[in-house]
Amino acid sequence: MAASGADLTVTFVTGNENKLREVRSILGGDQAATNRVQLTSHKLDLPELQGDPLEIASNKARLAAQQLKCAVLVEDTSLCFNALQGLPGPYIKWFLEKIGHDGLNRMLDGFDDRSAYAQCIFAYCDGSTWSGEELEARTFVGKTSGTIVASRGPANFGWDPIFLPDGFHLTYAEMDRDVKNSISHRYRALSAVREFFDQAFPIE
Ligand SMILES: O=c1nc[nH]c2c1ncn2[C@H]1C[C@H](O)[C@@H](COP(=O)(O)OP(=O)(O)OP(=O)(O)O)O1
Ligand SMILES: [Mg+2]
Repeated sequence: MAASGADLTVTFVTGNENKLREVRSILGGDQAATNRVQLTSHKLDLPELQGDPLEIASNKARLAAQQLKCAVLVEDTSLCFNALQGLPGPYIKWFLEKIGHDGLNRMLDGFDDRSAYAQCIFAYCDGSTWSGEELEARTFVGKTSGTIVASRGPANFGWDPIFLPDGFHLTYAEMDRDVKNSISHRYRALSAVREFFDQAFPIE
């Protein structure tokens, strides 16, 4: 483990500025108060192997840890349509780029069920002493259920305008950032990350 000194620096590796902003805001300034982890960030668009979302996130973490040779946190986000047995899932980025919000809505037009869930999987991997062996990655899952609707609100972050979380009248894009950050898939996964950090790297 890299936690020999007073603090442990964990590098959040992502190519997505919006994710970084939300992670910083959710973990907030009081993160140091519950554990010794100091979060820093590194911008890198990692290759993502196809497969099960847990495997995609774990592999992303292993790759980042090997490349940067430090303790890393990565995350992979899926948007899963229940009518399509969870697809587009981890491939949502490419669907969004090619067919946009309207196209994603039209994919569900032949179905009665427009329900969906957003899933965020963080993966932690320590590459600080890596010398070629297979690295272990720990994963943390967060899910928020909702419905796919016609685009509403500012198109600042991905599919936020078409995701209406259950129990709300506003899409992720329409609601205050603080509200999204208190119910989101990312918030839920980060709660589990924080619990792990509290246990593994407690304040002495
Ligand atoms: O809360 C969110 N609200 C709306 N859209 C979101 C959210 N979170 C991720 N997204 C988008 C970004 C990307 O189009 C896809 C996930 O793909 P994903 O590979 O996880 O993200 P990415 O490639 O942008 O960044 P990274 O460098 O961390 O892999 O869904
Ligand atoms: Mg990605």
